[in-house]
Amino acid sequence: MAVPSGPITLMIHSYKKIFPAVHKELDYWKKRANEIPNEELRKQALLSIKNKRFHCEGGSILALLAEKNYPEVISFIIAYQTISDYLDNLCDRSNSQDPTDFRALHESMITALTVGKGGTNYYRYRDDQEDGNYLQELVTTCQNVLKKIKHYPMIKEYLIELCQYYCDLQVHKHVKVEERIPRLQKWFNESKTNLPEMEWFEFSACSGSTLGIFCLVAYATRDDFTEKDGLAIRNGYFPYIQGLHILLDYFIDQEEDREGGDLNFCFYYKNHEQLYRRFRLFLQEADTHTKELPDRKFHQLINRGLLGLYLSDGKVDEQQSLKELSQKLLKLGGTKSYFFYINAKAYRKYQARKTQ
Ligand SMILES: CC(C)=CCC/C(C)=C/CC/C(C)=C/CC/C(C)=C/CC/C(C)=C/CC/C(C)=C/CC/C(C)=C/COP(=O)(O)OP(=O)(O)O
Repeated sequence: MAVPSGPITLMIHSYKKIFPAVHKELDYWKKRANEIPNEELRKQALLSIKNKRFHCEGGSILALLAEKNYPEVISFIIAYQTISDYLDNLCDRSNSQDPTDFRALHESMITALTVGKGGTNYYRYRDDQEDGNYLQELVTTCQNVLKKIKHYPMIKEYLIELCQYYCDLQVHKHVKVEERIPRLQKWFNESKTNLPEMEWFEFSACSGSTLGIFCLVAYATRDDFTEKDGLAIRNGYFPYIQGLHILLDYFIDQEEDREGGDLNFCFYYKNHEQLYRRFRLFLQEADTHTKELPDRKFHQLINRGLLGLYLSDGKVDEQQSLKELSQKLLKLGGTKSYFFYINAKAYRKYQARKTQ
């Protein structure tokens, strides 16, 4: 099976091969979540699977890069994304807003990427603890896939680096409201020597995506993978593809976050014009940075797919002030983004009917 280079093949593979495998894995994790003894942990685990299903579906499209090895990569992606979504819920709903607790919970993500590293009590700084081994089983599932991957040693360093950015973000953005921005700015100032010109809130967005990790894992299963590819993938996905991804995630959440008093990285652009120019630059740079990557066309489809997928979310239609800008952003991705936009709308409608 070759890596798709056009939107139609990518859609066919996604619907026929990827999504059925994703749904099977999610059914398993839902069953495990239902067995969690602690009521609050069970509730958050089930809610994350129910509400963030598209994270797993979308992320698993990158498993196509593994060619024939896509099933094991899907197991990894679902387990890793499920950890990330579950912990995000636990941090969002935490009363303590304690950075030490958030750090301890996120040790599970570093452990999931470190073959041979033993587990610990990730819940040690909170009252709710009894999860019936749910989180550790997710961690072990990731490790078991990585253990069998031929070129894991070549990607390990990049996996940990990207995961560390993600964990730091999750700690800083969930602490007490008044500490969030100073912490995020300090973290950015400490990290910016290795970054292209950007603002603190853009760096935060670049850190919040799991796509670089999924891409590295998928490629590392292939016999033709090299050291050079590893570096090209790291630099290709971080910062720009990941930044484009999470800026879009925040773009569509603006009203919800304003109402909830939540942090949103799109609030810090001076106006719509500046936001538009920066999104355009992120897309251009995301495309430029696919130059060194194998299967360049596939990665450019991902960039266009992200625009189509996020901007087709019903939340956009509910925000009158964003509609015009959203159509302008969609245009940046051309006909391919529009194709994904229509498809994602149809898919959501179909899913909603099925669950009625
Ligand atoms: C996927 C789908 C339904 C597709 C239907 C149509 C289709 C097949 C289109 C194909 C087009 C294409 C190639 C699309 C790209 C898909 C892709 C790569 C999607 C990415 C999915 C993904 C991995 C999402 C995870 C995002 C993530 C890591 C979020 C957490 C980060 C973060 C900091 C979030 C903000 O926090 P919060 O506000 O609490 O989070 P929520 O907004 O999610 O609640």
